[in-house]
Amino acid sequence: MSSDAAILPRRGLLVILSSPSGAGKSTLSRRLLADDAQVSFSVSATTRRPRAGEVDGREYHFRSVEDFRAMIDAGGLLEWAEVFGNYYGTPRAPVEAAIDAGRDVLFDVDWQGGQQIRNSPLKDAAISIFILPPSIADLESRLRGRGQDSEEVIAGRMSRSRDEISHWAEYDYVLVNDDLDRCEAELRAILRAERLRRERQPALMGRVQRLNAEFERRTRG
Ligand SMILES: Nc1nc2c(ncn2[C@@H]2O[C@H](COP(=O)(O)OP(=O)(O)O)[C@@H](O)[C@H]2O)c(=O)[nH]1
Ligand SMILES: Nc1ncnc2c1ncn2[C@@H]1O[C@H](COP(=O)(O)OP(=O)(O)O)[C@@H](O)[C@H]1O
Repeated sequence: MSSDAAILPRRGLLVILSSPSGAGKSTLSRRLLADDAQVSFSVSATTRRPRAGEVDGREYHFRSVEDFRAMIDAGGLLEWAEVFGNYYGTPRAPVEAAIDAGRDVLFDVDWQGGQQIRNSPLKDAAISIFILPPSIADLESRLRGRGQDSEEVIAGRMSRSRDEISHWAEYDYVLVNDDLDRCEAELRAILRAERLRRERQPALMGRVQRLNAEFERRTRG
């Protein structure tokens, strides 16, 4: 890290990932988080029940409806929505702390959450990525293959998928998750490029000033 970067940390990005259920958001997020130390995951609060293997505070903060409503009333959520008959929402404080410290934050949220983050005061730091499944048949077999949901729940998720996909054009980027490795590589490429945007490199101004000073010295000398 250059001395400029140490003095002027960049502000972190808000990386919004949405897709129909089963298209691969969680899998892609896990892969990215496993080895990109600049990214952290926004752990949402939800009123849905934990699935086998899910840990409170890791995948979600599992809360009662009363506790969730109290968070809304206290202004503690950056966004929230009702999905599949349960509430889901993003705790505000950890997101603000992370991006102020120059860390990117990954959000696994539905289209309603994506819209609210894009309309929030943090919108300038937000990029959004929509993940499409290769086919509806693949989507269904992935949901079944995950082995977490009853047939009734799978049918509910499938019927909501069409609605979720109808929002694809609101996103900055759209990826098709057919080959997982390729899709992961594309996701990393988006992040690398977005971090390099001029307005996201606060140290650039000082660097250009030094280049200009060098020109001056050469002209004089
Ligand atoms: N708006 C919003 N949606 C969320 C949040 N957390 C999760 N979701 C969305 O809620 C939906 C259901 O999530 P989940 O029950 O984990 O099912 P899965 O996506 O099939 O694993 C998905 O579309 C998630 O992206 C949140 O904090 N806010
Ligand atoms: N490219 C892919 N090819 C085949 N299976 C995949 C691919 N991406 C994800 N999966 C599998 O599909 C299932 C659903 O993925 P998941 O990440 O849980 O989706 P989401 O978080 O979008 O609901 C999981 O069992 C996962 O291992």
